[in-house]
Amino acid sequence: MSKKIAIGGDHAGFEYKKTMLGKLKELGYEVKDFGPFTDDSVDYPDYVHPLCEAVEKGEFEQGILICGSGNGVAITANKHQGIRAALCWNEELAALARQHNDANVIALPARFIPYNLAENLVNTFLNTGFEGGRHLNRVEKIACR
Ligand SMILES: O=C(CO)[C@H](O)[C@H](O)[C@H](O)COP(=O)(O)O
Repeated sequence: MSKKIAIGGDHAGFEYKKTMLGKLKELGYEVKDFGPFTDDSVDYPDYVHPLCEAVEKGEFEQGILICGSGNGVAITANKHQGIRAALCWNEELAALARQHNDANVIALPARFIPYNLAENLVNTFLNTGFEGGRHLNRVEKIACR
């Protein structure tokens, strides 16, 4: 069964999201695009919240959020108790987000990294496992008391 992935963001990430969607489907992932569906200026929370709710429910294993700096989508996503969103701009960060933080959403800064790097970060993120052990103790303490 192919891994189910949710992808979304805002207008600043629209072009990267469009290209990445096609690539992920080519790779055999089951992908749902939470929008936006044009590059018209939008408010990223309108797209981040529905995606994160679906990931929290377990409808998707992981999420990809793309905006201009990555900050807006990451800040919004991390308002969700069941979401651990990591802003990544190099491959080591994308790997560590999975290995140490068990991140289930990657946030990408479309205006600060080239598309090919963004694609590589997603590939790393989707194909790196959580190390558990000492990291599990920490991750379990993240949820607000
Ligand atoms: O939240 C952000 C900034 O940290 C995102 O990068 C948005 O994409 C950005 O704010 C959009 O800016 P714009 O001038 O409205 O295109």
